[in-house]
Amino acid sequence: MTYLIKEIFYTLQGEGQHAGRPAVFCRFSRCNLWTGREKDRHRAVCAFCDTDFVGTDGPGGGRYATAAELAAAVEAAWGEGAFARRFVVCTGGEPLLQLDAEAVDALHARGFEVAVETNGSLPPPPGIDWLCVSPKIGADLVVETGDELKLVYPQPGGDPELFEHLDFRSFRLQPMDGPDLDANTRAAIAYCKDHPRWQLSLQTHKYLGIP
Ligand SMILES: C[S@@+](CC[C@H](N)C(=O)[O-])C[C@H]1O[C@@H](n2cnc3c(N)ncnc32)[C@H](O)[C@@H]1O
Ligand SMILES: Nc1nc2[nH]cc(C(=O)O)c2c(=O)[nH]1
Ligand code: SF4
Ligand SMILES: [Mg+2]
Repeated sequence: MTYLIKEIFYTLQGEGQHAGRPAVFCRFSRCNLWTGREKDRHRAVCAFCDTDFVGTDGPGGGRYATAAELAAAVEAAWGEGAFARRFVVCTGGEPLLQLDAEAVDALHARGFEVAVETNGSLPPPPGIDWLCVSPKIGADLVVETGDELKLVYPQPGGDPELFEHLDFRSFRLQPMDGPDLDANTRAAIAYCKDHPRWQLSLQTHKYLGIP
């Protein structure tokens, strides 16, 4: 299996329950809900994406021929520090187009806990330690169980109540970034206060000015 990777970088997880935790981000190229090209955004299933996942030209990006080579690149990004608490977040793009059990095993073999950020429209491989699902209205949701359900809010047709029956340990609303971020943040705060099983997820890396 060859893996197309946009970029690999070391930072803090900015979002969700693990916000603040040091992590290597492994951003897979390509998504099944948008080409990633601006000219196609208006007709994409997911049209609010905040991420460039096209190609393999970022730092640490490239075409990795084996799971072992990919895991070695993730380890190199973590650096020489302590072995304990190694943490990798597989994101994209849509990582589940490419992430397979072999890659998860290779990351485990190098001591990493493996987290995944997915749109939930594709089945995950076994072995993932932390599965964060962020459903997109208009896409099939096939992943109905996981650790964190992180709904970008608001989405037309995406009332949070639609997701409350699913099997997740934590339910989060993440304000949609874009021209209406301030209003969306206010609305998410109000919704959480009225529906306390939902917690706010902020994209703290954007406030901190880190990747
Ligand atoms: C870029 S996506 C990549 C992973 C996967 N394709 C997904 O959608 O979950 C990473 C996270 O950013 C969220 N996200 C994308 N665009 C956003 C935006 N404009 N505002 C807030 N969150 C956004 C996604 O919902 C997801 O939780
Ligand atoms: N710091 C940081 N945290 C993140 N959490 C999820 C991200 C993503 O793009 O998937 C992301 C990201 O791009 N940067
Ligand atoms: S599903 Fe994820 S990567 Fe794909 S366009 Fe939407 S937010 Fe971006
Ligand atoms: Mg991001």
